[in-house]
Amino acid sequence: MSAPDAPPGPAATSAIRLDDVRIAFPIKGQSTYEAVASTSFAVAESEFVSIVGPTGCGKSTLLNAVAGLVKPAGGRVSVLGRPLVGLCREAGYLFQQDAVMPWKTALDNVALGLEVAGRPRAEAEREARDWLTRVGLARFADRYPHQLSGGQRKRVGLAQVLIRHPKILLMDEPFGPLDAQTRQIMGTLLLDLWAADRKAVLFVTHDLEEAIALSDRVLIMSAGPNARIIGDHRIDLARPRDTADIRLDRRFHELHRAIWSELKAEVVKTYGEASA
Ligand SMILES: Nc1ncnc2c1ncn2[C@@H]1O[C@H](COP(=O)(O)OP(=O)(O)OP(=O)(O)O)[C@@H](O)[C@H]1O
Repeated sequence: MSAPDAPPGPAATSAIRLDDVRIAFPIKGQSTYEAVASTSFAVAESEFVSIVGPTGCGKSTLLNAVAGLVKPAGGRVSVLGRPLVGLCREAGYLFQQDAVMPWKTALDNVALGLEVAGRPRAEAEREARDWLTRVGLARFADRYPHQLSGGQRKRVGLAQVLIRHPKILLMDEPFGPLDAQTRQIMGTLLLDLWAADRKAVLFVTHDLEEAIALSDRVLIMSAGPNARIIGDHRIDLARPRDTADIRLDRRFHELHRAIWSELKAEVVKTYGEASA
């Protein structure tokens, strides 16, 4: 494990970089809630980094700071070597909730991003069909979201994000609502698509196995308040990976044991506080 202190390398080589970022929320009738203490880390270009931590520790808050949705109380967020100002326009987001529009077909949902950006309808439709094929939904182009399964809607969501070729991907429990088997299938699909051009990914999950199966590095967050990164583990499993098969690998188990031994103490703290 490497020490989780200052981010490595100059800002220009990092896709995402946080320097001493602190995040606090005003609470009505109280002093502020210090959610995240001074935190520094970097995600290199082409790197897939996950953040794991106990529930409520601040994983989404950190991701939202990179997205520009939460303004840090201190420190600096940089994206592709430039300090972040306002919303992060270079990012594609995938959240737990579906972002599909219920009144549009799968094809129209995927084409929408290009149409809004001013691309002619015929061109947007052609690319959308191509992306639906890549996510395994070629035959479902004319279905509305309520006619799709949860996993299929997630595939539409992935196509919606990737068709715009964002420079970085920010994902917050994107496969959260799916059953375990579908999550693994979606994880493998994500890795296959990611391998084509390896964008930097910051992926938030409470599922340590998912984090190890997908990532190049797994960061561990401590329990809040004043949460911080307390572990930074390199995942030296070979790629390409099948996110189901990789779980049978001996090295996967070694990594799981090492990371869980650090994470467990934080999870126990959180449950201890909740039941106190
Ligand atoms: N807008 C807000 N105002 C006040 N407190 C907030 C706000 N957003 C988040 N928090 C608090 O900050 C802490 C971190 O929340 P966050 O959603 O980032 O946790 P998380 O690690 O993503 O949790 P989970 O795994 O359960 O989704 C929590 O204690 C939460 O109550």
